[in-house]
Amino acid sequence: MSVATIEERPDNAPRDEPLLELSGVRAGYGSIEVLHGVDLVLAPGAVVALLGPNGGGKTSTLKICSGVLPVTRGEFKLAGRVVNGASASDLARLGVCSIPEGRGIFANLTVRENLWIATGTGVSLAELEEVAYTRFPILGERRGQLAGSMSGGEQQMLALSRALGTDPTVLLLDELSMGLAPRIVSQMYDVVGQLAAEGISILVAEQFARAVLPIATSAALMLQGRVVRTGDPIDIERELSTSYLGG
Ligand SMILES: Nc1ncnc2c1ncn2[C@@H]1O[C@H](COP(=O)(O)OP(=O)(O)OP(=O)(O)O)[C@@H](O)[C@H]1O
Repeated sequence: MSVATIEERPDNAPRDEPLLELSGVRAGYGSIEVLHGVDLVLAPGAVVALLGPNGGGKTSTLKICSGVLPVTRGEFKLAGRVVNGASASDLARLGVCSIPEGRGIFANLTVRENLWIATGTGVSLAELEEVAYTRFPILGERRGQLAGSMSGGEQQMLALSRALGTDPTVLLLDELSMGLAPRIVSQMYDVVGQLAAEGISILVAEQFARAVLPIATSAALMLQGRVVRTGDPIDIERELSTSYLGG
C-alpha cells in the first residue's frame, strides 16, 4: 500500500492529535485471537509504558504497531491516518522503528555489518555509523567485532543505534531490560529518556516495570489482551505489583 509520510500531515491537523492510536484493535495468531479490542494512545513526545503480567498481549500490541501482526478488526492510526494493512517496511518509512524482544541483532555479523542492515531503509552506512559511534563510542572501538561476542548492554546499544540512525518519529521497545544487570538497565533507560527529550515518542513494553518508571509519562496496564487501565506510571506499577505479580 502507498502511504504518505508523517511529515505530509495536513497543516490544520490538531496539535494534540495522537501520533499513534489503536482503537478496538483485535488480532491473533492463526485462528486464535489474543488481542480483544486494544485501545491505546501515544501522544507526540510521550513515553508510554506498556505493563502487565506474562501473556497479557504487550508484545503482540507492539507487533501491531510495527506492522508485523495484522489488525483483524478495529483501527490503527498514525498521525491521524488509518494504516491498517501497512507493512513493516511501510511503517518504517513512516518513521516507526522497532527494537523487538531479543534486540533483533545478528550475532554472527560485526557491529558495522549490523548497522549496514539498516541501510535498507534508505540511510547511508556512514550516517548510521556516525550516529552510533557518537552516541556510544564503545561501538566505534568494536566496529569490527562480532555482535554476539559483545556484552548484553553493548548489544542493546547496537540495537538502539541501528534504530536511531533511521531518525524515527516513534520508537517501539520490547523488554529492553531483558538479560541485563540492573545498572545497565538503568543506563539504557537514561538513553531512552534522552531520546524522548529529543522529541521521539516512545512505546515501551516492560515486565520489569520499575525500570521504566523514571522516564514514562503514562502507563497502560494490559491484561488478557486488553488495556484495562491507563494513568500515572507509579499508580499502575503499584496496582500491577500488588494485584497481579504477588506484591
Ligand atoms: N507466535 C505466536 N503464536 C501463537 N500464540 C502466540 C504467539 N505469540 C504470542 N502468543 C500468545 O498471545 C498471547 C499474548 O502474548 P504476548 O507475547 O503478546 O504477551 P506479553 O504480554 O508480551 O507476554 P510476555 O511478557 O510473556 O512476552 C499469549 O497467550 C501468547 O501465548
